Amino acid sequence: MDIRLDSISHSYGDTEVLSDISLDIPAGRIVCLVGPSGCGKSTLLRFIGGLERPDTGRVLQLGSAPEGCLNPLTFVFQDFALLPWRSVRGNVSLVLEDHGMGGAKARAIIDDVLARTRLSDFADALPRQLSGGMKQRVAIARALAVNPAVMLMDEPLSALDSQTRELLMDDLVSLWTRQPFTAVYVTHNLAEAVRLGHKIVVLSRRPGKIREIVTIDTPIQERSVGDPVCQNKHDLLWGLLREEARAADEELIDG
Ligand SMILES: Nc1ncnc2c1ncn2[C@@H]1O[C@H](COP(=O)(O)OP(=O)(O)OP(=O)(O)O)[C@@H](O)[C@H]1O
Repeated sequence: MDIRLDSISHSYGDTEVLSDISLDIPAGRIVCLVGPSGCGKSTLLRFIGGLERPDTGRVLQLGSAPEGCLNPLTFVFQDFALLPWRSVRGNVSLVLEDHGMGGAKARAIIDDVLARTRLSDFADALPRQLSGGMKQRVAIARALAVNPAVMLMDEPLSALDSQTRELLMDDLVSLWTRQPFTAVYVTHNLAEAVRLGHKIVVLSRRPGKIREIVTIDTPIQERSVGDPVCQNKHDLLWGLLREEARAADEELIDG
């Protein structure tokens, strides 16, 4: 299933947040949204996920969701949102129980997503026993369990330290390489965008407009830190963002 954003604009009261956003999110691709604080990235994600509706414009779902999809648009948040009293398996199982699924079918799905996120050995652990990186892997496993058409990832790595972030990026790359998924991935971190994004959408400061769409053709499994193509794209993105970020920062200071 592809997603198409068609001329989305939105204001909260007098504050214009997004202006005329049109964008295609093709199936099997990771589309990153970058832009200065407050430019409307999370708001756009909520519109895509159907949690809110924009004042004008539409979010179109083109084509059908994958077979076995229980929840076409599934969020992954930065704070993991795990139930502390449920084990890793129990947290993943929850989203299947919500759809009335149990027994052998649920067990097979849970075993599959725990294997894909390298959590099989930790199935019975409780969240408090896990590191931040592992907690986020559980959240990703839980999202994968519903076989979503699109994962909506809102700064999924930003609560993690930099080494853990690197490891999780490696995990996301191998997860995608083995079985491509579709994601809209909001981040402040250009290194993440360049490592994971097939398409990187640069938004201007508020009201967020699309300033540029940068595509990276190098397969994500072949990208590495210091790779000249990635470095050039990183520099290009920073060049586009620097002035926007400075202006957004000064706007906040001026109040
Ligand atoms: N429910 C709401 N009611 C009123 N204003 C809102 C609401 N949600 C967001 N805003 C405002 O809309 C603007 C965009 O917010 P949003 O969280 O989408 O930006 P963002 O780009 O994700 O920011 P950040 O990068 O800091 O997370 C901000 O000025 C925010 O204060």
